Amino acid sequence: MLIEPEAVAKIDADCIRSGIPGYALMTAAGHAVAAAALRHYPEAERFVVLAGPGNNGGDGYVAARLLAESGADIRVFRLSMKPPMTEDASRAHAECPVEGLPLSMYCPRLGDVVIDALFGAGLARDLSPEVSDLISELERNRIPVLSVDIPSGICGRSGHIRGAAFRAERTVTFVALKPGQVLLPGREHCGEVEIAEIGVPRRLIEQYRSPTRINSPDIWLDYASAKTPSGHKYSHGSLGVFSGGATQTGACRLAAEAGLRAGAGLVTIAGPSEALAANAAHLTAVMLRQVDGRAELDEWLQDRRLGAFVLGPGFGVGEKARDFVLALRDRNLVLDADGITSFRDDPERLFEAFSTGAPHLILTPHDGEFGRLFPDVAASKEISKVERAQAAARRANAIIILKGADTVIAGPDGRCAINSNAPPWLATAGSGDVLAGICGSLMAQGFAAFETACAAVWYHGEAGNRAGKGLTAESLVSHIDI
Ligand SMILES: NC(=O)C1=CN([C@@H]2O[C@H](COP(=O)(O)OP(=O)(O)OC[C@H]3O[C@@H](n4cnc5c(N)ncnc54)[C@H](OP(=O)(O)O)[C@@H]3O)[C@@H](O)[C@H]2O)[C@@H](O)CC1
Ligand SMILES: Nc1ncnc2c1ncn2[C@@H]1O[C@H](COP(=O)(O)OP(=O)(O)O)[C@@H](O)[C@H]1O
Ligand SMILES: [K+]
Repeated sequence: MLIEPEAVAKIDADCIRSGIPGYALMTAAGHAVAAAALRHYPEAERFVVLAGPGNNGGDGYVAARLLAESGADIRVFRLSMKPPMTEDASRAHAECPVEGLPLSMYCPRLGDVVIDALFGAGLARDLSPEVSDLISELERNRIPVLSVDIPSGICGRSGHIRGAAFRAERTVTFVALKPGQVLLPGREHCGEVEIAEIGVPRRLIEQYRSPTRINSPDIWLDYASAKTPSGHKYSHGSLGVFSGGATQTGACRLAAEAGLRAGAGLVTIAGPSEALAANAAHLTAVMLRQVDGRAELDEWLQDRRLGAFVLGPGFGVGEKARDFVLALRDRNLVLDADGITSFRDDPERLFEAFSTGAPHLILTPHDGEFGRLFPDVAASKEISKVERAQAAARRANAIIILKGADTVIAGPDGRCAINSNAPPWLATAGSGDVLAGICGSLMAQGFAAFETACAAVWYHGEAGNRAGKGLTAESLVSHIDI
């Protein structure tokens, strides 16, 4: 579960209304930080708390007090020597027996462990040059950092860096993860994340859960047992994959093999006559059909058992792609690669074609392809990857799989999931074709479009993990297990 940074203050206010004082939460937060510091850094020569002006600093003062009471060598450096900005942080400061010195007086030395309590997830503007310089110095000296709630400098909503950001070895966060801890680059700055229970009632957390979720199987739970023992190959879904010309057939085969492996009962590659020989030489279970132009396509589409189509991998960019896509407007379609690029000059034509009915188009762009269909959304630097995918999904009435190391899946109804199980070695030629094939397969098996996209991205990541380092797109296919 995720919560948005704005929800934190609301949760605090609701806690106070139900008789749980804010200072009790702060004390529990400080306890969790001090305990993590002692548990993970028994070799620390001194702990150095960097305290900011708000409640994040307040947590830092509580942790400093507890570490002092445990006998550790502890220093406190303050961003501002003015009184803290909140009542709870003022109290934590007053109860801290360690005198706080100005941040400018801190000279990092070997053996230090820094506790970063400067800012929380709601950071609203860039860090000052003083803090940026200190971050660089800590990195130069390889001083380990334990961040309180989130590494200061990371925006909890977007995961963007505000000027500079601490690179923590560990982060102790409270209540639940924030999107900026799962999205990049925020995720990489958090290090190991521990979620500390600080006494906020579960019902309150549920009430403020974000519509954005971490991608996981509970999203497609209802579809988990789609196959019945009495089913036959057609009831297990029939998928159509379009092939490009004679010299570009590999990509469609990767998608088709992945579709079969992901459970479709039958998969057919439809391609031009010039590509039949190349495809036939490499296929066994996947079937082949000649589809040169629109007339043959229309004839093939008479087969209503074809539950979904994949168009794009190796297809070629141009009018033929646009024409085929428009012919598929009332069918379940995964549009990838060249299929997406074909609409770069007139994306509205695509959106218009799929504008009615339940979403049945899945678009699988990487950042470059995304910019071709949604140039204005891509150019908007302030909004998060989640917000970019959501805006695109609404405009296209499609499910957007915005790919990358932190793939985001969004639907036109605002539902959204951030994927986090993909290993870096998934970034290899043809891996996207495999993902498109899994998507098509699940849609053909009857999954709804949003659930299809979430499941496909997750199973793709799992296959990548099973295949291990050295994976190729072919070995990835053989590790799909749904
Ligand atoms: N339920 C929970 O999860 C609990 C959470 N808790 C803790 O509370 C933390 C959130 O506390 P918070 O809201 O006070 O935010 P925090 O970042 O400490 O201070 C923000 C203030 O700093 C200022 N400021 C902002 N940006 C700035 C900049 N670049 N440079 C300079 N100043 C800047 C800005 O003031 P401004 O100057 O804009 O008026 C703003 O008012 C959370 O991270 C967690 O640790 C626990 O205590 C218990 C329960
Ligand atoms: N650093 C990374 N870590 C994990 N997964 C990644 C990373 N970079 C890319 N991916 C994933 O690898 C796949 C690459 O797809 P794509 O960009 O279409 O490549 P191709 O066209 O070569 O198949 C996508 O599923 C993407 O999410
Ligand atoms: K922090």
